[in-house]
Amino acid sequence: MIVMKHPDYETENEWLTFAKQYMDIVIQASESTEDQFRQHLKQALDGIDFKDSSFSYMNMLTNSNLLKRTSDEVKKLKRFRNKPYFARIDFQRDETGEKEELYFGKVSLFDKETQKPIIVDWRSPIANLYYDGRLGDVTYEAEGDEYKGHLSLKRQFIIEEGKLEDIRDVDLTTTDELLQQSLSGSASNRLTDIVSTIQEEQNSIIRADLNKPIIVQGAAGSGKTTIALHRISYFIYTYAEHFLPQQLMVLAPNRLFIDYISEVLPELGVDNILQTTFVDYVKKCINKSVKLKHPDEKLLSFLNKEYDNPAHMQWLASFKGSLPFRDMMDRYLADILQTLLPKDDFVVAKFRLYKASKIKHLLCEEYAYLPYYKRVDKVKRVLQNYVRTEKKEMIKRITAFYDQKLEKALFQYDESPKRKAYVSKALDKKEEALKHLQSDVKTAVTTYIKKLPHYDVFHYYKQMVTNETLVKKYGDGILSDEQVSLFCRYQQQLDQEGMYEVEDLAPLLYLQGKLYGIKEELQVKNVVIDEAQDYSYFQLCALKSTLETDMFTIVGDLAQGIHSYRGIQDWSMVQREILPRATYKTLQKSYRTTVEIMNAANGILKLLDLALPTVEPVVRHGIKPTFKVMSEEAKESVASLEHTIDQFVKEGHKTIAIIAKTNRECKKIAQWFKRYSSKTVQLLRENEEINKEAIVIVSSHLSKGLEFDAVIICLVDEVYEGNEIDIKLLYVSMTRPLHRLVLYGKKEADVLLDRIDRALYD
Ligand SMILES: Nc1ncnc2c1ncn2[C@@H]1O[C@H](COP(=O)(O)OP(=O)(O)OP(=O)(O)O)[C@@H](O)[C@H]1O
Repeated sequence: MIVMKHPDYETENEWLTFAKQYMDIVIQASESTEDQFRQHLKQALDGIDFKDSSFSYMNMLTNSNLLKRTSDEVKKLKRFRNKPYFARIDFQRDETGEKEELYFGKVSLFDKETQKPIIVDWRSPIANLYYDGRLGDVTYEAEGDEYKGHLSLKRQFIIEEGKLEDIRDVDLTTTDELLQQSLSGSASNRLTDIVSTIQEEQNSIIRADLNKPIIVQGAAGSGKTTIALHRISYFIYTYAEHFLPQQLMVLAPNRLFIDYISEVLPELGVDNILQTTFVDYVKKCINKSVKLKHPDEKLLSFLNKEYDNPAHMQWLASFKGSLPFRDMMDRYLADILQTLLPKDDFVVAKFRLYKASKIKHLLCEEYAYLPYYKRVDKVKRVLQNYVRTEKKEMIKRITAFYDQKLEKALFQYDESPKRKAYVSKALDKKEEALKHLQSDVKTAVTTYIKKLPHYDVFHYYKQMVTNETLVKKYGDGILSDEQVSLFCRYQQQLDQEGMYEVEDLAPLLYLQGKLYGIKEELQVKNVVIDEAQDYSYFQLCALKSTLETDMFTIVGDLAQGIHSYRGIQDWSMVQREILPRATYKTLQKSYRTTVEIMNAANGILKLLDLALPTVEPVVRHGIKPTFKVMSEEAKESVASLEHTIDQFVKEGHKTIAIIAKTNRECKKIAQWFKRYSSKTVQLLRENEEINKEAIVIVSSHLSKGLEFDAVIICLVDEVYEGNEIDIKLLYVSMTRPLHRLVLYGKKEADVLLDRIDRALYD
């Protein structure tokens, strides 16, 4: 093996053995009783000795901490036992002059006796030296202090199945070979972690100020999804003592995507994080079933030209996602609050216990930090407590009143039947009043609160959006008369169908948050949003308002904004209007695709006049994208596609996808394969897992976020036109492959190749 030729092979191999054995001992210790542990330890220690290590039997025995590892830590040690670390640096601190050899991995491990690190976690502050530091004089920061020193070695390891397979020293001249090797590999059907090859620009995002929101505009394949997940891992590590993973949520575009990223977080030592979609999250918050049109229905209807008046549809979608619509909701909410203010004083058995004006003060001022109906609950509790404490006093006062009357009667009347009758009547009245008080005490609060209106979120939403008078009132200065009428007619139509669309979810969530609040377990404190370019301003705003936090990690690519009719056009607006504390960062390098594929994709993207920088591919060359003519005959087409696929397989590519423009064409291609081919294909739907063995057939909008070794963009009857959505969908499809791209159409113009430099494809 070539690795053995490395001058430090022996030492490195010994260190690896030592680290693995130390891990074994710690694992064993945690799993056994103390007695078993002593015995196992004796056996395990026979023959282990590293660099005259102070790893002595007695010391190990006395170190009871070893027995107290938490099960989570042990799980991690087991998981990474065969790949304990991936890099080493040699660092001499200016402060002490001491030279430290530090090994970085996904767990941390300390020599219990000397307290020296055996493995340092990649998320620790000093690991910055590995990711950012050049050889020579360097500094790093930890807990606000700066440490200086000299970095004399940066070394990468490839360790497979516990064996040292390669050692690479990174010096000033060599490029990052490990990165090159990792990029030239094959795409699995799941996203993987990249801890050993995180690049400087990516590291700066992972470790950017954790107390501030962050917005990342990153090119296709620049590692946005990957980086967002690594940032979560870094966050959990840094705030382990103050923050539970359950307080963090990842919002992904669909369930297919959640499945695609599912392995990264556990691999990065993070479990128990809520991973969901915006739609599912809002449904949980509202806690009632919502009949929702498919979130992609509008996009597909635009694509299929199903709308009589697409401009109207576009306006409706963008308006419903806009901040002016949020402003209308705010005006409406102010009026709803007025309806919740009681008109009458709170009275129990004729005792006026609380003035209406005082209750109004509670609802509008004192509890203003709470959702409306939580304020009402609070008032209810205040009144109940008040009634309880005032009950004795009220009894006292009623009793005193009647006793006084009785006393008077005793003096006023002599012992006549008249007096008897009067006394008996007064006694009855007293009893009645006390009875009445007892029953009133029980029901007064509920009766009083019940007089306030109590509707669910759907009622409130519908009440406004389907009523022209109200829309006109709240939309004053925002909407023209024509827009009011268009909007109301549209919402009335939806109401008649008993349906909502995805654009309704932001206002519904907003109302839910303002009116009722959400369950505690859904009240996460930190949110990571992937593919955020497809969100609307109102969606982000509703999340922020309902969760009462601005701690968002937002990653997206405006060039892939296929839902831009409702989505974000501009990150600066998000920063200005929604997340003013946010750090803004960009990622321009693409790590996924070859230079040749990226150049062609860039050519397509240039057709749109977006104010985005051109994507720079990390230098990795491959075959140029190729155009092939699609036959008129289904059988012939399948034969040609099969031929291309066979070629891909011959070249060593494992994951292959056919990306069609729409679901309709996907179905058609899948049927063709069923009829004319023996190859296994999978028509990928949103809720399915990707079958590794099959050729995946997926529509362009669903392919967003995914990646494959080789991709065939295939048009049967459809074409990509020069409009914004089509260009973006084609761009998304073209940026999915790692190594190979072939485009099929009746003619080059069908895939817009006639509009780019001829030298960019074959
Ligand atoms: N530093 C790195 N080292 C190795 N691989 C990397 C690195 N950065 C990114 N990659 C790889 O590049 C590919 C693209 O990453 P990812 O899917 O996170 O990008 P993205 O920006 O979310 O892409 P898109 O917007 O196109 O969905 C993945 O295979 C990822 O593993």
